[in-house]
Amino acid sequence: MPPSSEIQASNPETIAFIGAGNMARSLVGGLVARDKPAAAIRVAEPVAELRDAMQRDFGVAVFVEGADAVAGAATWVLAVKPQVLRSVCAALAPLAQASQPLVVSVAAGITAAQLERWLGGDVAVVRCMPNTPALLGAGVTGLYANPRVGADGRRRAQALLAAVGATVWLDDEARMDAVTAVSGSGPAYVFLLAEAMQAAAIAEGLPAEAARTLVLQTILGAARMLTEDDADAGELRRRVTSPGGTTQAAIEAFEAGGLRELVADAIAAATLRGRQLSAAND
Ligand SMILES: NC(=O)C1=CN([C@@H]2O[C@H](COP(=O)(O)OP(=O)(O)OC[C@H]3O[C@@H](n4cnc5c(N)ncnc54)[C@H](O)[C@@H]3O)[C@@H](O)[C@H]2O)C=CC1
Ligand SMILES: O=C(O)[C@@H]1CCC=N1
Repeated sequence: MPPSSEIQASNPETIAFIGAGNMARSLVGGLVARDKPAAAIRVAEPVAELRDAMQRDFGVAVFVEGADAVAGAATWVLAVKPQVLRSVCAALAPLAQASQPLVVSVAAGITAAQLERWLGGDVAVVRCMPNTPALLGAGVTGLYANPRVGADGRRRAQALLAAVGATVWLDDEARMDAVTAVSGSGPAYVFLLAEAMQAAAIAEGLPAEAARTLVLQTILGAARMLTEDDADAGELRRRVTSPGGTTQAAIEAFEAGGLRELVADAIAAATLRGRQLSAAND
């Protein structure tokens, strides 16, 4: 890989990722699978195994230091934990001031104003919240642009996240914590449901492998119906539920157990946690 000193002006096509964890892998994997040239992706990661995996799996250039990864990149994707973001930004602030990149953050909770301040002020920031199905091109991302992001910055952020799934732009940044709680964390709720259904299937006497196939294919089929049928979720549920039948018995057990309230409480807790992450890491 070329030393950063050989790389001159920022290339609008080049994207630097800071962090090579779960989310960065999902985004980089999704981009490469959708024909983004690996040569246009540069990744910084302190953990050698993760760095090597990025290089091996996707063919992208990898670096230990963020400053080396961002050299020549017009778009920087901050994909580290909220807890380390402030120090990551502090290290990159002089380069951000010098090269005026578009900064795209995927960190939960951390606001565009915090990022701008940590990067030295006057920086174009798109705060976004993708989710891990991005790896399959089946993600969904909520995005918010600060006032410094122009039409070209929006287009670049849109192109980056649209390569890995659907996008939803928000005008009100305050709603980003709700996006995080619904779709950022959301895949984990479905995985929890899958775990619970598989355990229940095994408890009813089904072999583990059969339980797995039955549950996973049911979730896949239901998700396809939700997205491909014009009927809403309630109507699809009613179509499965024969009066006095098996589904009704199960739905009554869910309702009696307070499933709707539980889901609302869980999403409220995640939304609150997003706000807390902003304050705790300032
Ligand atoms: N995991 C998910 O489903 C989602 C995560 N996010 C957000 O993405 C961000 C990253 O989350 P994950 O990928 O799950 O975490 P992760 O822990 O898997 O990845 C973070 C990576 O950053 C690396 N890192 C730490 N300090 C660094 C530095 N100075 N320079 C470069 N890399 C550094 C770590 O070694 C680690 O590999 C978080 O802010 C999270 O809020 C957003 C949407 C979904
Ligand atoms: O759990 C988290 O904090 C991150 C943000 C959304 C998904 N994972």
